[in-house]
Amino acid sequence: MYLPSFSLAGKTAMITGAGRGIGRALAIGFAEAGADVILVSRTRKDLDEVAGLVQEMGRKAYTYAADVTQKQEIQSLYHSLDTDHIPLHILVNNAGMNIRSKALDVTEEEWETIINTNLRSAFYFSQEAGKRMKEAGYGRILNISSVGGHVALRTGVVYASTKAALIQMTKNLALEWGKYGINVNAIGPWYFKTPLTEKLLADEAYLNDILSRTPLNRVGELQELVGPAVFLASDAGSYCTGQTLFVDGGMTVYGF
Ligand SMILES: NC(=O)C1=CN([C@@H]2O[C@H](COP(=O)(O)OP(=O)(O)OC[C@H]3O[C@@H](n4cnc5c(N)ncnc54)[C@H](O)[C@@H]3O)[C@@H](O)[C@H]2O)C=CC1
Ligand SMILES: C[C@H](O)[C@@H]1OC(=O)[C@H](O)[C@@H]1O
Repeated sequence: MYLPSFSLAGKTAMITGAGRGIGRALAIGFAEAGADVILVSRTRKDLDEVAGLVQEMGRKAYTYAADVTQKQEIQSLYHSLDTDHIPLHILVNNAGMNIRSKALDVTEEEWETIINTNLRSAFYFSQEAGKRMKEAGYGRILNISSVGGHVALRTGVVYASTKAALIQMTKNLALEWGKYGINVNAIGPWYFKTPLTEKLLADEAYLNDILSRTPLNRVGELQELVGPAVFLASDAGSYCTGQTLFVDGGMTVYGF
């Protein structure tokens, strides 16, 4: 038989930024695939809403309100998992943000905020997950990068730099942790309608610019991102590591 399992049954997945947008879709989609989920975000109300939906499916949902830029909060979150004997099989580093400044205008505070939210947090979440996954001899880490980590976007150099760094971090952790049975991959989305992008996508001229560079001539639907993520997190993706899968409607191959 050649068709591997795409199921996440028996797995527990931690998703950062799970309160809304892509993280919320991944949390619900992973639960639909059979996983229990550990939901991390800043907003308790958002977390509880997602947890309720997951629990209605008969899956467990653990919620942790935390600021991913605070290393201490990351460490105490993992300590709580250990204390409560909650297993961790899959980590999705999804939390992210952008401040769309031109390079000449970037302030130190903007730099720190974007770097700490998008990159530093992903490293420290991965480091803590790696310790536990190494011990278990199994793990799947998925970093949510962006097409902006591969091609230049007009939405800011700092954000793009964090997304490019996530792609390289994916390769290095895959190299170091493959021997422990830990797969590390990244996904590079083009535009999907979420609170991060909805104002931009509501601008007709901006949307036309996006579509003019997108062979599929449309922005993505969130379930079109969940599918590739479940693939990489499941047995079906078990020989993929160090890779970045661009889920972009063809945008990154658009030359002219
Ligand atoms: N929406 C899109 O078109 C694209 C999004 N991405 C990436 O996907 C990821 C998710 O993006 P969206 O869902 O669109 O964004 P969003 O703004 O809709 O959601 C981001 C989530 O991260 C959480 N978050 C932000 N800062 C946090 C912090 N310091 N501590 C804890 N939680 C924090 C927010 O509370 C929210 O739940 C980001 O890494 C983003 O860069 C990449 C390419 C395209
Ligand atoms: C596609 C990018 O990751 C995304 O688009 C935006 O406008 C956000 O600020 C990000 O750059």
